[in-house]
Amino acid sequence: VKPQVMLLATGGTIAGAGATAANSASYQAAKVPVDKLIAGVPELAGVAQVRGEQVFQIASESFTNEHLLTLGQRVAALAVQADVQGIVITHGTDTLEETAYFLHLSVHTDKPVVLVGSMRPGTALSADGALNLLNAVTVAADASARGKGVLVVMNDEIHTGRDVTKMVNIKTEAFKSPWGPLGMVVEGKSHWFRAPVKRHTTGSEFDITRIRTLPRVDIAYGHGNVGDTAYKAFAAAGAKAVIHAGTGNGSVAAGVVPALRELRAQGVQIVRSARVVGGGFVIRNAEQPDDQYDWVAAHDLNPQKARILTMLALSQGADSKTLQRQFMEY
Ligand SMILES: NC(=O)CC[C@H](N)C(=O)O
Repeated sequence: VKPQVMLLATGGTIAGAGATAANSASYQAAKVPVDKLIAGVPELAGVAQVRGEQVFQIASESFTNEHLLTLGQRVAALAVQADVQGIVITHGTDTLEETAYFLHLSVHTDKPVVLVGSMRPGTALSADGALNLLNAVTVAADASARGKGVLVVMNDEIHTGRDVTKMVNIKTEAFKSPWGPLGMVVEGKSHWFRAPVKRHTTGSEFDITRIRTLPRVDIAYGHGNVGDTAYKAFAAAGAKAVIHAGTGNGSVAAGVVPALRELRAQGVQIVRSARVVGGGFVIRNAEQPDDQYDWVAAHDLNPQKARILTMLALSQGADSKTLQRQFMEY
């Protein structure tokens, strides 16, 4: 008998539809229901017994913290079921990396959890969703994927949900990991080359089944001629932390430093990340005296992933020391 894989559908381009086959970029996301997605790829039956569930039908730029919590709790509930060997989540690609990292940090399971999307709607010429879906189910049904955390399968590559980021839009080779993919999936077989070393899933101190709400954490973007307006406004709106999407090494403009010190004194956590797309790397006390200012360095996590980790950390009352430790461990 084939392994049983649950397919949780949330929308995105993989469920998108355009007016003509030439519409590879102009189309509506989140149109096709999960049963049709499954029926559209009969080859799935050769890999697994796939059951579908429509969790949401949205474009992923509209994902909220509520969506993360709802999806996470559903994944955790399914993961303890004996009749589920793996879980696939179809998702819009825009914030797929955020959801993947959130689940990677907070769902305590060894079972494969695989996120997948597409860059072209199923109605387009050379649509990529069908093969991406088959590949994702292949990995989710594969015992060799167990214990590797939450995975993202796109464009024949298997990535860890921690590292992967959407680096390119329009192209089908949209997702890259700064430290490289974990493996490839080709013609129904997974090929592994590395495994994640950071804490995740069963080794994580975060547990989705215990989290009821997530605190507000915002991201402010560094650039030439930047001011401190956004940082202050986020804090005034209730942000418990502000992620600084800093230039270069997470550097902070001289004119912004006083506001960030003031916000920290008021209790807002300040996390220095980097806006560089090829893989930022922020080192504590390089560029800015983090020890003196009590700021946190995001290490290699991009701003949007830094937001996810910070929300989970603050949901269980982390102080700045704990938060910094978590940035090094996860
Ligand atoms: N390629 C995509 O999935 C992008 C579609 C849409 N913006 C989303 O993220 O859901």
